[in-house]
Amino acid sequence: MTFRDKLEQRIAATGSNLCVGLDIRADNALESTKKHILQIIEETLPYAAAFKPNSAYFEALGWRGMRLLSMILKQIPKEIPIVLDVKRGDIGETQGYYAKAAYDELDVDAVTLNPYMGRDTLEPFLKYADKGIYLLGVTSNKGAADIELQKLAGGDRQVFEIVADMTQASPQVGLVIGLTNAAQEVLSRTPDVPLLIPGLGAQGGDLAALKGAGRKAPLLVNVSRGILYQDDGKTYAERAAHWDQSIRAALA
Ligand SMILES: O=c1ccn([C@@H]2O[C@H](COP(=O)(O)O)[C@@H](O)[C@H]2O)c(=O)[nH]1
Repeated sequence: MTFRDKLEQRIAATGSNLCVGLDIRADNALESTKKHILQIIEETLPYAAAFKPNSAYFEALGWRGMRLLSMILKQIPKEIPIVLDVKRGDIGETQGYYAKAAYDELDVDAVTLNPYMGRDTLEPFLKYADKGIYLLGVTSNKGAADIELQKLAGGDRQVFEIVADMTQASPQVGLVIGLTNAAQEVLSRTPDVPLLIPGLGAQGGDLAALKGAGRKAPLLVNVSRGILYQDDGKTYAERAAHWDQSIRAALA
């Protein structure tokens, strides 16, 4: 089954478009960290269309962190897609090894990639035809304005639209569009492209940006700190339910 089929099936089964970000801020107490992440997964999985661990939080713990990542990924039920946020971008030879790490070793369903070095850098990942890719399109940070949203010389096209064109390589290729920068026009220019939308919760993105953005392709809205780290006395399940409901209301 392709990534896109798996994601569409999960969204249809749950009615949820929430992607639960597994960005754990851990010390070296890896046994308690493992229990903590497994609790988050168990509590939030009824609301999760997908899970998205960001590799940085595990790499920061050294080889034990990578082992931890591998162990927790195995505990996620097979019907829930896993997007590994790694934002890789290098020459093809090296990308082949990044692809092997993500798809053969960690067995994730999709990854995020940095498209800045061009189309050939996607090829090693595209060889895994059933797996998914999200290219950085318009990211959620202020610096999106520095390059991604710049106008191309002699026209109205913006730099991220070159990246959007690269998604034509396969239906498994989507875009990262930050909610904080997700203007209606950006969304309406990419109706057939799967989107991964970070920026809700801690980054203050407004779900109103998704209103009326008619989409044919699956959409995921990620929340990490807004579920894992909130001083509100609520459980992970309650926070995930809240974001799930908010996203449904915005997309209705
Ligand atoms: O444009 C982007 C691309 C990726 N991210 C990642 O998403 C999560 C967001 O975490 P929050 O705690 O919900 O802010 C994190 O892993 C980022 O590295 C992004 O925020 N923006």
